[in-house]
Amino acid sequence: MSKIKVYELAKELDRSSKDLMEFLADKNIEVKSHMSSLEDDDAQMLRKAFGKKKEEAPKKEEAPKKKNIVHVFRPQNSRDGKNLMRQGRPQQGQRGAGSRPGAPSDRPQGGRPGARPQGERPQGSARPAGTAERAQGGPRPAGAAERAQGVARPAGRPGATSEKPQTERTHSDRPRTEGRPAGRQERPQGQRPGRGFDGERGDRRDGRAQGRPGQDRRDDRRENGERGDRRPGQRSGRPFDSDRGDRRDDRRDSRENRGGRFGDGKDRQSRKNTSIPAPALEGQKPQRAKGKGKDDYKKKDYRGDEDERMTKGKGKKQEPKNQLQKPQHKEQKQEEQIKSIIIPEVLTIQELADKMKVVPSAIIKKLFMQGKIVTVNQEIDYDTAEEIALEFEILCEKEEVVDVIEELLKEEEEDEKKMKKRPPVVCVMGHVDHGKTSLLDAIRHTNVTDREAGGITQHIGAYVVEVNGEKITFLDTPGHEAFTAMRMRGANSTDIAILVVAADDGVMPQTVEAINHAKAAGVEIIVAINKIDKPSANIDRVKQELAEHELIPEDWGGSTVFVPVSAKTGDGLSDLMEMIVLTAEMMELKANPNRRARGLVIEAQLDKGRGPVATVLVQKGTLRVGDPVAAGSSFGKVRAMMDDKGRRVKEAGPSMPVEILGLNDVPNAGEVLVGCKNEKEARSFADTFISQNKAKLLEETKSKLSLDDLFTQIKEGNLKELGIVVKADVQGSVEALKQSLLKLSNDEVVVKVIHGGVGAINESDVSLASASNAIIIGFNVRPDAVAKETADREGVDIRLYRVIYNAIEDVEAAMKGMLDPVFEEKVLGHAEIRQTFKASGVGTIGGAYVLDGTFERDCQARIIRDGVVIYDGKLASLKRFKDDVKEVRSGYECGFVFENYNDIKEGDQVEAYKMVEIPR
Ligand SMILES: Nc1nc2c(ncn2[C@@H]2O[C@H](COP(=O)(O)OP(=O)(O)OP(=O)(O)O)[C@@H](O)[C@H]2O)c(=O)[nH]1
Repeated sequence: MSKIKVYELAKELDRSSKDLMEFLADKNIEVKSHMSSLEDDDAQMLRKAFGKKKEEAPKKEEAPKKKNIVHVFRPQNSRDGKNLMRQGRPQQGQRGAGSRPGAPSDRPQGGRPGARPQGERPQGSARPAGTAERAQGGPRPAGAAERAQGVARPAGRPGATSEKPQTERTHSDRPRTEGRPAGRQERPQGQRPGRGFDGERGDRRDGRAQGRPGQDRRDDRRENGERGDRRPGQRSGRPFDSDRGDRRDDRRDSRENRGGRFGDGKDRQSRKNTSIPAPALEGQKPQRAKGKGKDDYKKKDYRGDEDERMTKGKGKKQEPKNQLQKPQHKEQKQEEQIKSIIIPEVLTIQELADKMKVVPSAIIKKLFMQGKIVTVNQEIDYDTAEEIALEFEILCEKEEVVDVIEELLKEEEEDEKKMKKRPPVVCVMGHVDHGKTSLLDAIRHTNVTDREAGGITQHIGAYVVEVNGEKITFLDTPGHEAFTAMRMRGANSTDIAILVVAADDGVMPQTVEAINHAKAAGVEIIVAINKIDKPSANIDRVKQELAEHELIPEDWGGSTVFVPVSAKTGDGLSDLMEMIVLTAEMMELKANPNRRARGLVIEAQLDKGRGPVATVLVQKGTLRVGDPVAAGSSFGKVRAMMDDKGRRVKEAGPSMPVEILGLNDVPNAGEVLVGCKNEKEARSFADTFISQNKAKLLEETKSKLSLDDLFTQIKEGNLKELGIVVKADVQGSVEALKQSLLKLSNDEVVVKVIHGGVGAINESDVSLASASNAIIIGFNVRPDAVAKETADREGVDIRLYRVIYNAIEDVEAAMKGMLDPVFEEKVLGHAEIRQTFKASGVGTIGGAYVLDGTFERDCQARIIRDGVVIYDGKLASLKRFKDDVKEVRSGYECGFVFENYNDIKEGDQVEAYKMVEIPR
C-alpha cells in the first residue's frame, strides 16, 4: 500500500506523530495511532498545515499533558469528570486534581473519543506508577473510589444498593444521608453557625481540597454529577436539599473524625425539629417503597438514636436489642436506637455478630432463611456484612485502615513545568524459550544466555540502550514461571512491555500470564513475534491467537503494535526499537530530575567485599553519591554508584538503572528507594518499615489461624504442613522460590515458607528449621561450617540447588512423601490346603502346598472355597515343619494358622497378598 503512515509523515514534516494526530483529531479525522495509514487528502492537508502553521502545534505542546493511559480503566475518574469539569468549572485547574494548569483541556482524547485510540487500549490504562493516578486525585484512588461508593451505597438497605443507574443511586443516597448525619452535621454547623448553605458548602469544599487532595475526585463527582444535576429538581421538591448536601459533606468529614459523630444536643434538637422529608426512593424495591412504615421506622430510628442520646441520663432507657423486633415498635412509634458499627473489609460471621452484639446463630438463621448456608467462621466481605447488618437495622461503616507505609511513601503532585522527558523503561515478557534473553541479547549485542545456569534467566538486570540518540532502559525480566512474582514487579516498574511470542509456538500459558500482568499494570504492550526465521513460523496464527486476548494488530483494525523479529538473524530489530521510541513519544514520559531521588529496587544482594548491593531504577529526581537513602527496612548513604556497564557514576537521573553501595542491609526487590534529607530521616524511615512489617507479620499469622478450614483440617489431622526455609544469593530468587513453593500447597499439605533471606545458610537458619521441623532450601548458596554441623546434629535437611526448577520439583516430590500414601493390593502367591490338624492352644493348622509365588510371614491371606472368599485376614503363623519361617516359596509345603479362624478344610485355596504403597 502506498498510503503514508502517521509516523512516517511526522518524520517527513519533522514533527511528532502526536502533533499530527492532535491536528487530525481537531479536524475530526479519526486515526488510531501513529501506525495508522493516512488518506492522501488528509496527508496533503497535514503537509499544508504543518508546512505553514508551525507555530500552532508547538503552542499546543506547551500545555502539559498527562499520559493517555490513565483514562481507560477508570474513566469515571478521568475523562468524564474532567470534561465536565472543563465545561462547568474552568477554574478547576487551580485545585487538587487540576493542579496541573490546563492539563486536561488540551488532551485530545478527553473531548474527542477515538482521536487517540492508544489511550483507549484496555492495557494502556490504570498506570500504577503513581504520577498519573495521583493526578487523578490522590495516591489512593481505590480507597477514594470506595469511599465515594460508600456515599452511594447508603441506600442503606439491603438490595437497594448495587445495580442502580447513577442517578437512581444518588437518590437512594438520601435515606442514609438523611438518616445518619445528625451528629455529623453538628460539627460544621457548630463551627459556622451563621452561614448560609451555599457559602458553607463552598468553603468546606475548598478546605477539603487543600487539606485532602485525595478527595478531589469525590468532590468533582459531587460538583459535576450529583450536586450540579440534582440541584434544580431538589430545590423545588425538597426544602432541605441544601441541608442534605451539607450533611453529605459532613458525613465525609465525620468519617475522618468518628469521635465527633454525635455532637452537641443543640444542633440535634434543631435537626429533630426540622422533620426529615421522605426521600424519593425511585430505585427501591416495591415493598420498600410501599413499606413506608419501615422507612419511617428507620428514620425514626435515627431520630430515636439522637433523641436517645440527647435524653441520656434523663432516665429514658432504651432496650439495646430493640432493633431485632420490628412491627409493633413501628406502630407504637417508640423511640429506638439505631446502632452503627465499624467493620473491616473482611470479617467472619462470628466477628460480625460480636460487633452487632447479637448471637451468631441469629445471623446464620437469617441467612439460612434467605437460602444461604454459612458457618460462624465463614469470612464475608464488607458489602455482605453490611447487608446482613442492615437486616438487623444496624448501619455499617468501613474501617479505614491507614497504611503507614503507604502514607510514608505518599508523594505530592509535581509541577508539570518542572517535568522533563525521560527514557522509557521497557521489560520483555513472554513464555519460556520464546527468545526473551536472545532478543535482549541481540539488542545489546552481548551474550547473557551462555552464562545462565540451566539456560534460564535468573535475575532482573537492567540495561540502557541508545537508539538514534534516544535512550531506552530495558529490564531483563526472566521468563520462567518461577519468576512470576518478579515479572510482576518488572511490569510495575515499566512503561512498555515487549511481549515476545515465538512465531513457531504461538500463545502459551505464560504469554497469557504476561499479557494479564502487563494489562493489570497498565503498561503499553508491543508484541514482538520472534523466530520468524524459522520455517515453521506462522505470524498470522500468532496474531489470531493474540487477538483473542484483545491484542489486535493495527493491520487488522486494532491498535497494538506487532513487530515480526528474529533475535537470531536480527531481522526487524530496528523496527522494534523504532516502535519503542515512537510509543514512548506518544506516552510523553516525563519526570522531574531536579528533586530528591525516588526509585525502585529491582535487585539486591549481599556482596562479600562490598556489602549490600542494590540495583535501583531511578524513577524521579536525581540520585547522587553521598545522598542519604532508605529502601524498605534498609537505609544508608550512597557510597558509590555504578551504571549498567559497571562504570562508576556520580549521579543517576530518571529511568537510569544503577547499582548502589552503602545500604546497611539488603533491601527487598520491589522496594521503593527514597532519597532523604539526612541520615536520621533515612533511619527513621527504615525503622517505620521494620515495625510495620512486624505488625503485618503478626496480623498475617493471626488471620491465617483464624481461617476456618485450615483450623478444622489441622484439628482433624488431615492437614500437614511443610515448613521451608529459603536462602538464596539474591532477593529476587528468594521471592521467586517462595512464590513457586507456596503454589505447591494442596488440600493435604500446606507449604509454608517460614523464612526467606539472602546469603549463606547459617546456624540461625538451621535452628529455626529445626525448631519448626522445616527443611532448608539453598539456591546458589551453601551452608557455612557451623550450620552444616548443626544441621547434621539436629537432623535438619538442607538441600542445595543451582536451578530453581529442580528445587521446586524436589519439594513437590517431598510433598508426595508427606501425602497420605495410597495402598494397592499385591498378590504374593497361592497355596492349597491339603491337610488340617488341630493343635490345642493354637487352633486349626492347615498343611498346605504353595502353588505359586511366595508366602510371607505376617502377610494377609484370604481363603477361597468354591470360588467364594470365606475368610480375609492375617496369616498368624507360617511354619515349615516345626519352625517359624519368613517365607515359603512355590513348590514347598508349609503350615498356616489364620488369625481367629479355624474353619479350614482340605481343598481350600489360599491367596496371600499384602498392601503396598504406590508412589503418587
Ligand atoms: N531460530 C531462532 N531461534 C531463536 C530465536 N530467538 C531465540 N531462539 C532460540 O530459542 C531458545 C530460547 O531462547 P532464550 O532467549 O533463552 O529464551 P527465553 O525466553 O529467554 O527463555 P527463558 O530465559 O528460559 O525464559 C534458544 O535456543 C535460542 O537460541 C530466533 O529468533 N530464531
